[in-house]
Amino acid sequence: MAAAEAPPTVVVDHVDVHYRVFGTGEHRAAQTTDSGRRSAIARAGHRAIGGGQGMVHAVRDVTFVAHEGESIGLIGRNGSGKSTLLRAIAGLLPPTSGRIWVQGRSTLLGVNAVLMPALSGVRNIQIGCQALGLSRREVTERLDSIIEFSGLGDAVNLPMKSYSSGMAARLRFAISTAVVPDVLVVDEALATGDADFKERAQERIAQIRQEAGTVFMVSHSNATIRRQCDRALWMDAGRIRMDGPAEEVLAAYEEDSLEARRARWRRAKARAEAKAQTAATPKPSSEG
Ligand SMILES: Nc1ncnc2c1ncn2[C@@H]1O[C@H](COP(=O)(O)OP(=O)(O)OP(=O)(O)O)[C@@H](O)[C@H]1O
Repeated sequence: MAAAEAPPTVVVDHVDVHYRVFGTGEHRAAQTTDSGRRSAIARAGHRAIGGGQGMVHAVRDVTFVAHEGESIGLIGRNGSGKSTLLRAIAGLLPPTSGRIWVQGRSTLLGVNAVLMPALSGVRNIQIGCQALGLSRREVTERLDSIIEFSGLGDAVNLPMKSYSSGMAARLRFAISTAVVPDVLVVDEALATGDADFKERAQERIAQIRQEAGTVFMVSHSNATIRRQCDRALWMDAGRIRMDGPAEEVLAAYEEDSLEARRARWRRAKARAEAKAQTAATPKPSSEG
């Protein structure tokens, strides 16, 4: 069955997300540059609303439907709204307007796992899995395989506060994927952990896809998106600029990034040439 014919798992319907930020009056001044152009901060969707407060319009009128078995990569420049959209899909951030409908349970990798630094890895697995809805018996039955998947070995009996960030990431991943979620949301989490764990994590994601879940993934690595995703959404200043097969969207995004680099290079060259010309122009003599 083609993905688009599979049952829908996530419907995002004209969604906007704003953040309210608290700052100083400097924020208003930052809206335009000396040359009168809109500043980077304004382009990123920041708007002063007075009283030292501002609003960031992080996601703008986003609409799409995801289906069972799809693996969707979110790509785009820094601050384009990828993480915000994922957090909204995972139910951690309410949209300011529009609606998000999710079939079943969505899990944001690593965040839904309730981890307590003073407790051992084993206790955290027990508590985390119960928070995900497993019964005590189910946790006991799965404990060995979760520990085995985490690859922590004997360290699983040590308090979590003694773990490195990579070890904690392994534990979070092992807990949050112990129960196959209907919708798994991965935010660059695979960037943590060593090569061996990354490989195991990728296998696990592939397995979740086969078990008919839907995977959303944010990554700045185009190679990761190519390997893991069949569809991509390109976010640009809070909007979806392109939605389609991963390869096509990545090709367009890469071409755009290359063009942006070329434009930057042309501007830098023009500036350098103008500076050189000014330096070469003889100054008018003060004698007379
Ligand atoms: N907690 C927050 N409070 C206020 N503004 C926020 C918050 N989180 C994100 N933003 C703003 O929302 C916009 C979108 O940010 P978001 O993190 O969703 O982008 P992103 O595409 O995931 O960026 P990156 O690639 O750098 O991770 C940015 O302008 C950012 O400054």
